[in-house]
Amino acid sequence: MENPAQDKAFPVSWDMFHRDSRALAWRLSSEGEWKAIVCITRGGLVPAGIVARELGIRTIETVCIASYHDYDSQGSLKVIKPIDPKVIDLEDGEGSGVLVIDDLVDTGKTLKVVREMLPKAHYATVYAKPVGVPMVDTFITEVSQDTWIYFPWDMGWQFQPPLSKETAG
Ligand SMILES: O=P(O)(O)OC[C@H]1O[C@H](OP(=O)(O)OP(=O)(O)O)[C@H](O)[C@@H]1O
Ligand SMILES: O=c1[nH]c(=O)c2nc[nH]c2[nH]1
Ligand SMILES: [Mg+2]
Repeated sequence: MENPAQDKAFPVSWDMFHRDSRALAWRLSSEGEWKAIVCITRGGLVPAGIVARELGIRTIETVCIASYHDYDSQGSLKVIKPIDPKVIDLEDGEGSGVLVIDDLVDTGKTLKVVREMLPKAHYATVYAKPVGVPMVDTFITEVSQDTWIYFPWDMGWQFQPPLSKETAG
């Protein structure tokens, strides 16, 4: 949910998201041999699909987390579905060789919860805000903390009034 303290807007189109997710895949391709992807639902589902396609990864797992919002700011986090032990146990039981993907890191609270499950995994997001940067290993674009990122799956077409007060039409 939009936060009133994040009054700048960073709208992202499908094309832009696809291009940025491919850029993330490109960067990750030289950072390791990935055995599996764990995507953080729901926002991580879309970039995880794009990265999996680019890198030829076919083992894709979810960790399902819901945040409860209080007055438009992030409240407590609840793990609705944990990571399958088969994925955790792929190598050392701590996530080596596993790529964890989300659409963005903001405060870093979501990644912190998942890092406790897979401390040695590699954490990647498409976008990052400064407070969350220490929690992520690879990201593509940084936006300021007072910016709200608008993802294409949350948006729809709408009439835009002109900048001048003149009535359009
Ligand atoms: O760094 P943080 O402050 O934890 O915020 C980042 C998280 O917030 C959003 O998910 P959200 O909980 O809104 O759920 P969704 O992915 O289901 O939309 C986003 O997709 C990240 O997962
Ligand atoms: O769509 C979103 N945009 C954001 O900037 C954000 N920050 C936390 N959660 C978010 N969700
Ligand atoms: Mg999310």
